[in-house]
Amino acid sequence: MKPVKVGICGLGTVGGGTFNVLTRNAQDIARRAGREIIIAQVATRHPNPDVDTGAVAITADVNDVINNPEIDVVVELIGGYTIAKDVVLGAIANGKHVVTANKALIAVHGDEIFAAAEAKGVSVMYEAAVAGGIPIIKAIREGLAANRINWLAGIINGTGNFILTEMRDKGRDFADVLAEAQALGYAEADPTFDVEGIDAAHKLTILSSIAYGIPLQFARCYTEGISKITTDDVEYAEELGYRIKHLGVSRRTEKGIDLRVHPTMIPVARPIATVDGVLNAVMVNGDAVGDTLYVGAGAGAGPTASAVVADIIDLARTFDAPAEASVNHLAFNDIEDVAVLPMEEVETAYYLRIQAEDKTGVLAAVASILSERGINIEAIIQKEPKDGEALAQIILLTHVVVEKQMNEAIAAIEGLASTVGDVTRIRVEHLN
Ligand SMILES: NC(=O)c1ccc[n+]([C@@H]2O[C@H](COP(=O)([O-])OP(=O)(O)OC[C@H]3O[C@@H](n4cnc5c(N)ncnc54)[C@H](O)[C@@H]3O)[C@@H](O)[C@H]2O)c1
Ligand SMILES: N[C@@H](CCO)C(=O)O
Ligand code: NA
Repeated sequence: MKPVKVGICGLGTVGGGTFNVLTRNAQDIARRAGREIIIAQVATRHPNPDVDTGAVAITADVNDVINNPEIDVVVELIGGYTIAKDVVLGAIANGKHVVTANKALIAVHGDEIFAAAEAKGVSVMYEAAVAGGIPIIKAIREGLAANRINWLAGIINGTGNFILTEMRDKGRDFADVLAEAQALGYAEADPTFDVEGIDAAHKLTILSSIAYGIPLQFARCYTEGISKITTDDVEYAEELGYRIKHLGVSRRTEKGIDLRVHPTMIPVARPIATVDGVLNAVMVNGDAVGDTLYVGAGAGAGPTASAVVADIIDLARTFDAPAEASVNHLAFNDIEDVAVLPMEEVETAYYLRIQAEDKTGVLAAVASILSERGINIEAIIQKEPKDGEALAQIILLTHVVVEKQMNEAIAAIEGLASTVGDVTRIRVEHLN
């Protein structure tokens, strides 16, 4: 059978990994795809010392790849919204299939890209864009296709999980661990995308579209980062039987779809709570299947390449199929425009940490603010001031409440004369 010819744009962490996996496993890949997959050309701005490109043609100009008549599949591994978007749309316009790892591009410009692909009868594949090496897109769109998905929740940023794990286990400094994640090739070009939850929000946007058949709505995803988590909160969470993870949560409710990324306390007894380091994990609950959990490396050259190459193989397998057989990009034929819930209407439980003067009466005042708003307390710990500190800490766990009510309660607590500074709030999810 005629080989499939691939052009790779970007030869960094993921591009280099993709080149190496395609080369190293060429024989098995050909057996699986039913035909050879050949790298015809690579476009890159920088050479990659981990890759021996041998006789493969290298160019600095992506247009050489997009316009190369020999190339069937363009693999976009540059990143960002500018050149990457031109590469993807240019390849589609030239009738080429596209494989990308670029979640930012899909989450923000997916509608335009998929419409262009459908008009041309080509496919755009993006398994590597969400949770790296975990085949989560395939799992939801194919393996769970029978289900009405009720909710999903995931640790979907490897850099952030690596930082939280190293801080908790080794007491390491935030900036120091972030620098290591960058050196290991895990972080985004702009690492604030990782630590502020933007990258996770891109991925959650994509997962939610596939799970519920709703439009890509990145702009409506609530996003909160991990940079304000303190070692005190990590310690108190553990004392209460919880672990703090940076979680993307999406839930189908009667009022709309809940779509949010924030630090989250999860009971340590939940398997997802023990997923550490650069590993990612996604829990998906379907009405027929119940809970399912997917775990694997969420970033890095090999794991991400594993997903990129799987997409190329999928394309190669159906290469002679008619154009109408191109993938249904968001997994549903009818996209239903279900509203995304504003954060104020989301219902969740909370951990609160309140700093207070070490006087009697504070606890009673806090408790009455909560009870006046119908907020039930599940657990409470009072910590006397540590050596050299003047303030005591009150740590509370609440039952589930509407966020708006909690906002009001927090404002009232902060307004008490005996409390000091901002109240720390971490949302709590029991994932059941
Ligand atoms: N690193 C990971 O673990 C990981 C995992 C999943 C998805 N991703 C996504 O994969 C994409 C690539 O990430 P990366 O970590 O490999 O980035 P990287 O910075 O390591 O590599 C980018 C590559 O693009 C090349 N490049 C930049 N501008 C170019 C241009 N104008 N023309 C040709 N080449 C150009 C660079 O020379 C480099 O080889 C991004 O969308 C990222 O979000 C990365
Ligand atoms: N920067 C991303 C890469 C994988 O998408 C992460 O750390 O998860
Ligand atoms: Na994946």
